[in-house]
Amino acid sequence: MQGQQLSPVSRDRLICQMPKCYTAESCLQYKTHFDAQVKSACQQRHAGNFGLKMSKVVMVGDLYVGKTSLINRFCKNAFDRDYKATIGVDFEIERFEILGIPYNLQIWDTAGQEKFKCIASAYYRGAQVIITAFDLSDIQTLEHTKHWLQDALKENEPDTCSVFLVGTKKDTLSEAECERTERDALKFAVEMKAEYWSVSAKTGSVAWQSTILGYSSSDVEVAAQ
Ligand SMILES: Nc1nc2c(ncn2[C@@H]2O[C@H](COP(=O)(O)OP(=O)(O)OP(=O)(O)O)[C@@H](O)[C@H]2O)c(=O)[nH]1
Repeated sequence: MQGQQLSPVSRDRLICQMPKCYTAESCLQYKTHFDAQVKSACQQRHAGNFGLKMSKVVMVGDLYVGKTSLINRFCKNAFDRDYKATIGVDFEIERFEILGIPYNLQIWDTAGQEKFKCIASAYYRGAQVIITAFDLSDIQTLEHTKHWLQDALKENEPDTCSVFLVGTKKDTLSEAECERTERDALKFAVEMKAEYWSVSAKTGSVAWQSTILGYSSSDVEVAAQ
């Protein structure tokens, strides 16, 4: 709307460092700092082609694995115990600043139910990021992630998408069970050329801290980009 002022971007959406990975075994990038040339261009507000303006993220995976819940935790810091199936697609836009340059993340939530697949797949095109989600407590949903990824990649140009494999509902497993499933998931991630994460939308930021690596919740949130 003309003349409408946007509220400032919230503090946890100001990105000044490269996000850390969940585990080095399956990581898409190992840099810890932005390129000096990019940093200086952004600081001087002469970002030109350097600055990212917008990215489209598409979240895919079986029904009930927790795609909507993950997006709600990330965008609204909320969790709903009740299941409401996504009909077709839904989307959220999150505003960020990367090195002071405004950046929008467009997150598309797609339905996992077979009957909505043809509606949802119409929105796969133009994705920069594909998140394939599975339920850590249901190994079959991990096995299906390769098909979901194939379908999403078919609609996009080769090598244009960053892929994430995300295990959900971490709170429902013991640490030992989680580690066992993670070992399997890491093999999938390597084959899918995906970065791996385990998360819980229920427990949110505190329980998302990786005890092994000591990463903070904000790292998890940034990496969900
Ligand atoms: N315990 C626990 N339950 C979760 C978690 N994430 C999601 N759930 C529950 O799992 C159910 C399904 O979650 P949704 O987010 O609706 O699943 P979805 O993948 O979006 O499902 P579709 O829209 O049908 O594709 C809901 O009852 C959620 O409350 C989690 O981290 N922990």
